[in-house]
Amino acid sequence: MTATIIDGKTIAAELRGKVAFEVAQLKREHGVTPGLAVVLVGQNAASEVYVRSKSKAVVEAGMTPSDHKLPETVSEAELLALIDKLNKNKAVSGILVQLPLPPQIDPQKVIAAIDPAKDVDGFHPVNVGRLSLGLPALVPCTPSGCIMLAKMVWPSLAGLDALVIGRSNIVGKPVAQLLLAENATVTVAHSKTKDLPALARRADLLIAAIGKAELVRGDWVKPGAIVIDVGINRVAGDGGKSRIVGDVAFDEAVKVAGAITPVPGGVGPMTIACLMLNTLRAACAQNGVKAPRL
Ligand SMILES: Nc1nc2c(c(=O)[nH]1)N[C@@H](CN(C=O)c1ccc(C(=O)N[C@@H](CCC(=O)O)C(=O)O)cc1)CN2
Repeated sequence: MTATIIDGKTIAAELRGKVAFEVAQLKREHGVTPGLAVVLVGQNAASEVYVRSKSKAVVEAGMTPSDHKLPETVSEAELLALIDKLNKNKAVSGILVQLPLPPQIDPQKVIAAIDPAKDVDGFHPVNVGRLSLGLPALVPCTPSGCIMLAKMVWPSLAGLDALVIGRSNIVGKPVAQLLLAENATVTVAHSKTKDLPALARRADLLIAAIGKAELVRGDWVKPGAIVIDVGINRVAGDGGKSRIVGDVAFDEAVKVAGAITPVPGGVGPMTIACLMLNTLRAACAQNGVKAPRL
């Protein structure tokens, strides 16, 4: 038996279409156009690709883009001054600072400077705290995407044994909070976890977000489990070219799992679709409009 492949590209395109529909309605009925400010510092090649995709998605959703490219050498004070300006700009509903940042800049200081109501990445301590308290919050995009994809194949996650491999602030910790909110039984594993393969074999839902190419092997996967692969690892391919693989050995796991996300084309596209959704939600909240349930 081979697993159902969860097509994140198609699911993300559908979500972006729904967001665009709601943006048009928001404009028509309330005269509000959501705006997203995307800030890129330096010339990290992958970040440049992601930022371009985000700006394209903003335009396609009918929102107003505002792109800010700062040199690699920009000071922390200059970046904080830009954020202050964007916080005060009423046309800007959401602010996103692309990570990673160069070493002279403290990312936590930058994230904390963003108005929590405009923090469409959901990284601000206020949003992190609200998520962990089970209160309405702007929720990080990749974790939201993981939950949406899992629920596509298994609509109720209640009671499932879920294993999250990785404890990053961007994915591991928030996805664990979201799984708790879905009433899953959650284990968070990391580099110091003992006998990870044995833990993985117990998981009905396995979310791999550790950034290690093909760490999770086929014989770690419980037969029929849902496997969500967040990893994006560039490895050497044929003919001197590189290729992208996930944190899961897909060719092995697909023979055992019940459902699995591919890399590329799984969780990655959901990150940008959920960013559009967060920007719409932020614009609604800032204008006293009830946000649509999408
Ligand atoms: N401020 C933020 N910075 C970063 C985030 C984030 O959510 N907020 N996440 C990642 C990068 N990221 C978005 O910014 C991102 C990563 C991957 C994809 C994606 O669609 N990946 C494709 C493959 C792309 C490729 O070929 O390289 C896929 O998986 O199909 C979108 C967004 C770090 N920084």
